[in-house]
Amino acid sequence: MNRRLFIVANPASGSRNLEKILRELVDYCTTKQMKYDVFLTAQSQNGWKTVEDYLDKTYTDLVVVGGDGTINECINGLKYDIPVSIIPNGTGNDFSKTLNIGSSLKDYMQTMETGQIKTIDLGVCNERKFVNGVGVGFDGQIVADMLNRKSIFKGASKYYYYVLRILASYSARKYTFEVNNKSKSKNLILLCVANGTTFGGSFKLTPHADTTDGLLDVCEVGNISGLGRFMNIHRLQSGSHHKLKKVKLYQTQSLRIAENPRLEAHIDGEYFEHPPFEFSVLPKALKVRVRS
Ligand SMILES: Nc1ncnc2c1ncn2[C@@H]1O[C@H](COP(=O)(O)OP(=O)(O)OP(=O)(O)O)[C@@H](O)[C@H]1O
Repeated sequence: MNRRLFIVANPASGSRNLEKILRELVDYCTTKQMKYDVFLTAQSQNGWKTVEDYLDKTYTDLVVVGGDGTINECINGLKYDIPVSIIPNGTGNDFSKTLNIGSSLKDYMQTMETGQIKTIDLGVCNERKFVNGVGVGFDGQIVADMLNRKSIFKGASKYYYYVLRILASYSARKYTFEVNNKSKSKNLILLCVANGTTFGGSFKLTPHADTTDGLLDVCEVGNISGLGRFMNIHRLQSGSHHKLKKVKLYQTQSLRIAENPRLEAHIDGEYFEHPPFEFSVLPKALKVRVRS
């Protein structure tokens, strides 16, 4: 079958040279006799509209060059059941850590061309789909702060700067929620609902998440002291934080968080305002190309 790729690239994501990546990508497509069209995103929500308005039945593949936010926008605009290939070029690239797509541009392009198709679940929060996850509380606050405050740092160090800024001082907040037919009310630092394993570039908040199990993984972090947070942050990076008494990991098909304007949130790393949030899962809803 003749391939025709719909390539969406975000010039604002990540720090690598997009022009160079696109040059290599179009050379690769030409050599492999795959047709392509390249669309550059222009601003917020533009990836979503671009895919929704211009991707028609003549395309066989969607290729996203960017970070998790760009992937999120593109899959929300996708109306056809075609495979998606990821060329990670974001800051954290968390979702691609869950997929087996290789670790270099050459690997990603080979996966795009010859990779097998894997069908994965998608999460849904208030009718917006997500590939990796939604963070409510501490990590939502980080994304909100990154939007609203200036920093001299760039890329990953910018994210860590904002984490360290409020790590000790962020106060636990009240979460009223319903999960697995139980109503709960708890003081937490964060609650993360995930399809993927990793957040913020290297924090394995939901280390056991599996994108094909038809379930969402939840991580609750209770009120750990400021010092305790510094002493245990390495556990989030190794995914061993479940050993802490104040941390709970579990799975669910749905979850509802009641209104609370004091809780900030992100969806796939993009700012997502405050609860109320209603979560569900769409099993086997997206085709992605992974290494054969
Ligand atoms: N031309 C553009 N100028 C400014 N912002 C853009 C442009 N195109 C897209 N955006 C915005 O970029 C954001 C998505 O960035 P993305 O998440 O892909 O990169 P990142 O934040 O560097 O990576 P990651 O989420 O993996 O850490 C979205 O908010 C989107 O609306």
